[in-house]
Amino acid sequence: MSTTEDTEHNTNSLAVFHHVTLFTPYRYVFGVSRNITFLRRVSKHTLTDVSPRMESCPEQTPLFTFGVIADIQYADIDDGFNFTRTRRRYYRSSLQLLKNAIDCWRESTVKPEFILQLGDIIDGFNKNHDTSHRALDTVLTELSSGPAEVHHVWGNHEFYNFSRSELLRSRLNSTLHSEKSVNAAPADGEVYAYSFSPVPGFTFVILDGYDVSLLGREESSDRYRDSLSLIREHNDNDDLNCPVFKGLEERYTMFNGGFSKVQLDWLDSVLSSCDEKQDRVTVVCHLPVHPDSTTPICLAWNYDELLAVLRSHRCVVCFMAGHDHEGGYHKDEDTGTHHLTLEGVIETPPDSNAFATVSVYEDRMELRGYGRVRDRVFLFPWRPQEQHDECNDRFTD
Ligand SMILES: Nc1ncnc2c1ncn2[C@@H]1O[C@H](COP(=O)(O)OP(=O)(O)O)[C@@H](O)[C@H]1O
Repeated sequence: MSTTEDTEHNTNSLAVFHHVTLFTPYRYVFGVSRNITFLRRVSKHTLTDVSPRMESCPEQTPLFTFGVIADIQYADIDDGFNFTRTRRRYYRSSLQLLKNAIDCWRESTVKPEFILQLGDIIDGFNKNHDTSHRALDTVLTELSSGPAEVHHVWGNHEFYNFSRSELLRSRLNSTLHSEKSVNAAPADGEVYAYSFSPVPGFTFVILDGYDVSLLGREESSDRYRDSLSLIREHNDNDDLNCPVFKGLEERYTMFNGGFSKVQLDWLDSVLSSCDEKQDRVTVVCHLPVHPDSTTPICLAWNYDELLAVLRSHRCVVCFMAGHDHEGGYHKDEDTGTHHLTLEGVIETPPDSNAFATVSVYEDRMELRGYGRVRDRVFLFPWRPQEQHDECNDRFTD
């Protein structure tokens, strides 16, 4: 990046700016406005100090905010490790980290409209200890003390603890408990997918990444049989939790799954209607679907089919997932859609945190990360009919 004043570059972005501190008496403000990126020199003394990680339009009031947290995997057991013993898992202290998140959301000036819980709320070890219900109660009691309703996503650990029919009847089925009106996917395959609109102009879609899977499907069912033949085409190990180490083929393990045609068609129709309404859509799932937002071992089986649906609708601004505890991010170069994989609570040391608050504006979402989750700005992909907001105007020469 050049450091001359008002250097211009073309971009497709709408409005964001960053402060770049160099070893000079000046601070450089890097701005993007009306598709032009520029760099402006400002005296360090004329700027009020801002967080080094969250810098755009701090005085603007968001339209709404929401909280997000992933892979809590609570169990009342001692610390352990992931399968390859490369990362520590803090089963017991994950509850305290959840409490930290709830406290933060409760005390925030702008109360979140809702919380997204991205799946794996309790760990599969609870099943071995016969503590699944107790652990779930503990975590849900904590969540219910928060300031907003929770939208639950299902991950592989939900199926280690409960059957699909139990889950459908449980408090983890947010379609039964949401105060907001939800549009549920067709129930013929017992798919857990729905959309809701917390604020006019914005839609959130919760997807079922284990719709096609060996987890949560009766061995006698067609869905199980089809899932087994699919995974067997790609994975010849006796233990289907063990991947074949061939690039993206690694995703064909038993702890992953995918999306049925019924679910893909339903998503396509929801997104078509959002295109018409010019809604901004955030799609949410336990499993990541962009290969550059995660490691291959965590990708959804038919991530490519899901990506094709997302890419065919201009309304999609963001995709959020958990599952990969190390987290990840990628902006789809074809569409500008942001693919976020949130760092998991379970692999976060007790003296840190792993959650985020997202503030939504007309032209962007700002994710404020806590602990090992970093701040990010998700500009909405450019649309010709956009009106420029105050934030843009302040950066127009
Ligand atoms: N490379 C592997 N080989 C064999 N089994 C594995 C492998 N990785 C994970 N597993 C098993 O798959 C299951 C899910 O793995 P886990 O790491 O608990 O998932 P998550 O990342 O969702 O917490 C566990 O039973 C684990 O032992």
